Amino acid sequence: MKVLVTGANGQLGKCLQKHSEKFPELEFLFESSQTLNITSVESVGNYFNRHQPDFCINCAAYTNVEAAEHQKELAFQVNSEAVKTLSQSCKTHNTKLVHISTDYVFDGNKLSPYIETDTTNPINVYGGSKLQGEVMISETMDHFFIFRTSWLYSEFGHNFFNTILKKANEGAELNITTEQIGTPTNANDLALFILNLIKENSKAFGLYHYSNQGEATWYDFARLILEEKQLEKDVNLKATFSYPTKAKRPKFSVLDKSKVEEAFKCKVPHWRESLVGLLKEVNSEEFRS
Ligand SMILES: NC(=O)C1=CN([C@@H]2O[C@H](COP(=O)(O)OP(=O)(O)OC[C@H]3O[C@@H](n4cnc5c(N)ncnc54)[C@H](OP(=O)(O)O)[C@@H]3O)[C@@H](O)[C@H]2O)C=CC1
Ligand SMILES: Cc1cn([C@H]2C[C@H](O)[C@@H](COP(=O)(O)OP(=O)(O)O[C@H]3O[C@@H](C)C(=O)[C@@H](O)[C@H]3O)O2)c(=O)[nH]c1=O
Repeated sequence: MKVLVTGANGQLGKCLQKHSEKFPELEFLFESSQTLNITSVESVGNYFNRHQPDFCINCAAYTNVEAAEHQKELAFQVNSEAVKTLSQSCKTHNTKLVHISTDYVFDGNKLSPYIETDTTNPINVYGGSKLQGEVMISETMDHFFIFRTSWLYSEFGHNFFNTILKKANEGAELNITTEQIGTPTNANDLALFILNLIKENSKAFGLYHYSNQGEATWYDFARLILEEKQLEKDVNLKATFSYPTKAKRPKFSVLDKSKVEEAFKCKVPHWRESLVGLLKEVNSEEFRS
């Protein structure tokens, strides 16, 4: 089976590249923003005509939540218009689409985990553009999987986990917000889950929530990183209720995973276990190098 990965040099794309070696039965086409710009209708059309992939995992996205507030057009171009283009090519070539969306499609006013049928109401531009991308897919095609995830982190790229480690190593004081409750999600878990569903050639199409289990504030997340790295005594970590930002963020965005666990007969890992596992892996890599 031929699997196209767009945005392959981003965080999730790199996790997919890392784990792809465990799936020798799949043939991968990893394309970065340089080799396949999904906003170019012509490039996407030509690419699909030439390669005819069986699956397309769309990891390409505009993900800068703060900058999206003043780059609305660009955010919608990448997260919505280009997703429509991809869906149309997928439909034409009978390619199954795996697309990633976000907890930021919700306004955060709920007090219990969000299920897939809960009303969406994005409160920032990024969330609005991602919701519009979901709509483009469901209006265009049937053979799609949309996974809404949250607070992705990994050893790759720019994310909260790497920011905390970097700031801690610089000995910076850390003021971290307790205003949001959500779930940090190890992008390696999501990557492995997606690769397994492709290997199984799953036909359980639809919209799902996939984040790690449990809930946390960004402060809880930072604290566990520092504790596990035994840096908590060296770094001045302070909880702050309000950390001023341009974009509004949902105060509560925990996702309910019942649907995904039932449909794919899988057990989603808890965020704490997954974080501890990744830190052990990263530490042993550091030790080897
Ligand atoms: N990060 C998170 O916390 C969360 C992410 N998500 C979703 O998960 C998905 C993966 O996110 P993540 O890997 O973290 O994001 P990244 O920002 O790490 O990666 C996105 C990638 O998309 C590429 N890209 C941007 N524009 C285009 C374009 N026009 N054509 C092709 N590629 C493009 C970027 O390339 P370049 O850098 O060269 O522009 C980058 O490599 C996204 O859909 C995101 O919305 C959902 C919830 C949480
Ligand atoms: C760097 C930093 C951030 N914060 C706050 C700001 C914000 O409320 C929260 C997280 O900040 P970040 O900028 O890392 O994360 P943010 O851009 O909000 O992350 C989001 O990205 C998109 C792509 C998603 O889809 C979401 O699921 C979510 O992961 O932590 C602090 O409190 N202290 C700090 O030192």
